[in-house]
Amino acid sequence: MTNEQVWQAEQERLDSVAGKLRARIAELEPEAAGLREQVTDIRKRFWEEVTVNTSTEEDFEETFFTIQQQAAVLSERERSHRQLVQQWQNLNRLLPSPYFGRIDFREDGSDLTERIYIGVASFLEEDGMDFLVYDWRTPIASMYYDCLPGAAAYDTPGGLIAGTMELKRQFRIEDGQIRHLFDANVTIGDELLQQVLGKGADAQMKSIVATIQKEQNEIIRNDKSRLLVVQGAAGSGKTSAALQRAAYLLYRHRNTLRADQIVLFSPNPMFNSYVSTVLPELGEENMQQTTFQEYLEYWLGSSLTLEDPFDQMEYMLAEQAGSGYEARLEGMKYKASESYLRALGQYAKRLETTGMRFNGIRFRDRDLITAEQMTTRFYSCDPSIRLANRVNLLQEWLLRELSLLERKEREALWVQEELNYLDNEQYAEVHSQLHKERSVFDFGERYEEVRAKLTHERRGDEGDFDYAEREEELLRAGIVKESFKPLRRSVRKLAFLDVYGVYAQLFGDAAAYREMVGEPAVPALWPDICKQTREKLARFELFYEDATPYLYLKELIEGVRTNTEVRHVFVDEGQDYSLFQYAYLKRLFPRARMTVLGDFGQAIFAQATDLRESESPLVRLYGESETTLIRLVRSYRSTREIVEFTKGLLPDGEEIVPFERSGGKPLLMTVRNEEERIVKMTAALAELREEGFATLAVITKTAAESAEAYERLTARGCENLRLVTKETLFFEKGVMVIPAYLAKGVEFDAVLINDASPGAYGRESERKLFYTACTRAMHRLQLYSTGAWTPFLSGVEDSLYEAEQQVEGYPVKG
Ligand SMILES: Nc1ncnc2c1ncn2[C@@H]1O[C@H](COP(=O)(O)OP(=O)(O)OP(=O)(O)O)[C@@H](O)[C@H]1O
Repeated sequence: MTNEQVWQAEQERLDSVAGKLRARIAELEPEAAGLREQVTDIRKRFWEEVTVNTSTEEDFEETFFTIQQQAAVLSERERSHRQLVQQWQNLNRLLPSPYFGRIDFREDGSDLTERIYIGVASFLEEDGMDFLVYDWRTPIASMYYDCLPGAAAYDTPGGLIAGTMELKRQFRIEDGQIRHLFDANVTIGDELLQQVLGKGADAQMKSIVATIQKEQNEIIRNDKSRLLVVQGAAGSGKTSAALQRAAYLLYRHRNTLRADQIVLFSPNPMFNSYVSTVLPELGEENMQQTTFQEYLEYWLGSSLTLEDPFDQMEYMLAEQAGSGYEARLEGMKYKASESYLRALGQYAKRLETTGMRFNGIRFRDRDLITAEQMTTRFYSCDPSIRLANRVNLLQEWLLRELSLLERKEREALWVQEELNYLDNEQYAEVHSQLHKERSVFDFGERYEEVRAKLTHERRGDEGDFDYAEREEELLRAGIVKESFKPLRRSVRKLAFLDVYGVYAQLFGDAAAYREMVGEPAVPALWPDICKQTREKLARFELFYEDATPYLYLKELIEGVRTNTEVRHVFVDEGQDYSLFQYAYLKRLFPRARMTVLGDFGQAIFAQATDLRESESPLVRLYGESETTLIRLVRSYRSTREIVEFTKGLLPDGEEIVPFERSGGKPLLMTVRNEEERIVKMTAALAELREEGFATLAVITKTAAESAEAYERLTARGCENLRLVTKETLFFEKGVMVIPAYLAKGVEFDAVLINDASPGAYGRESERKLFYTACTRAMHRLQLYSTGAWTPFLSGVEDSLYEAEQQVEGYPVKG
């Protein structure tokens, strides 16, 4: 067949499928509407159908069963309606572009070649037997991503099916018309991928379903390991693969897995909004999305003020000259380490024999139960009882003690005084209580009378209901009960545990610390670390690096919190989490599989965890046999020129492979002063817009630098600027002025690095931040400096960039 004939035949098939789709949509519409009406109708008539009669036990039973029956009918109709609506939505999603791929596959031993068209949902012939379109997540469709024409095979629940792939075709279909058609033979999807990647950045991440690469497919379909770690270069599609994976899991386990049983931990709230449309686009409900900080705030935020990772980062970037900087850095590293994790475990063990601290219970300026009493009680327990169980026992004891004390308290003088100040409402309450008691009393009296008559037994002394005495008793009890309520509540909330003190006492003398945690050594600069931590705690504040260890220890004492509902946890930008955070997540979600995606080349936080090797602490946490490690080295986001440039910024960047897509070389712009920087940038932004780029970013190192650049650019008349801060919730098109650490995970058509001087990016610890900033660019990258350049550029060959020198005498490279 000539190319033209092929094209024509495919368009004919497409037209026929589109016709069937339209017919099915038309067919389903009234059905779906009909069911909806039925559901509304049943809801409305729900109580009409049920005669509520509870006079006898049988009537009651009958009523109960009718209600149950009606509810079952309703829920069945609702389920059918939901399914129908979903089917209808899937068909509508398919209509403009029913499929993006086709493979012709002949199974070994058969002479029939099956044509398999692949799209975002399945669509069957009327007979329900033949697939007109296969969902991309079906086992057979995996060959589209994994194999080239020739020998091919795919996995099914029943085993491997092998055969020959005779054709592999890709389509780009828009509004029911084939726009492009390629027969692939070498690399999967190169042409189509070229086209997709050449497009502009969006305010929302896109699904990559039509062009998933083989190594990404492995991530998406991995269903074996408890821990899946993906170490991938910037722009290698980690986030994309993660989202596709969620969609795959929801399809593969559709009868057992719900979207709310998958949780994604994102680097910041803006990223949440950036990725939130991918799953709905694929016809799935969104998973739960959160940030670790949100979680910490939830559990600790009411009693302590928490530093967030961005403030910690700002401190690291801006306070370098300040006293105590080195100690803080040492502290950050130590508090994220395996040693500290082990130390806290040991410490909790030791608390079983000594060292626990309690908050005494005070009432009206008196000690009701002292901390010493609690300590004595706590350590008089059987030594084999675990810490958290002991806490439970102590709590029960305290509640019992409070009951006793409460009873005694009724005779106290202050209660007598309060009696005189009661308001009408309190009296009314007591009276209604008394009436109730009175009727019980009267009923008892009557019962006794009847019993005496029937049994001819003499009844005992008649009772006497003393109203006044009972009234005072009740009033006193009520007063004391009310004032003891907060005490009970605080005991229930475990406020008698002085977790704060238990944590704070760690930061004292080095010898004491070693003894408490059973570790032979303390980290360098320990006295300064202690001083800083204690000063912070004294203000009821916690450093970011202390927050997770604190919560971890709190739970070792109070009892571990777990969520057994969640089945999959995804951690994006996984290199930025400490081992503590992983240990915590593992404990919190005991039934979940973990998917961790990260890039050690972008590890900008001090608590970073190396994900690269099998000896990574994260792998140790789960054990090697429970772990799969996948590396992605091909970078899709940026043009070849940008990737070649940025890989020179990392010491081990050689292994990053650019995808063959061309654009201009990165541009280094030397300017004379601030004024000139702003003039040049304003002009560059306008030019880039002229070129058709819609999503642009001026990336700075710190928040303060962003605010300043924003002010200056705005004053210069630059329009549509948006200053991004850690509070920003939505990603939008236009020009963003954004600190590098907030630009993690997102991308822009063009990036302008506001200041690439050694002053901004000079210390080794800033290398990865600089790399992260530069790798946000898809098509264009420009760097600005008033003079010398960051030393990180010394690893980049001169031929990989262009330099525009504005001033005589300024060197291009520093
Ligand atoms: N198979 C693919 N087909 C089409 N586009 C892809 C593919 N893989 C990745 N991309 C595109 O490459 C860009 C980078 O992808 P993504 O953000 O998922 O990478 P990442 O590894 O998470 O990056 P980073 O670590 O820098 O945040 C996105 O625009 C994404 O759509």
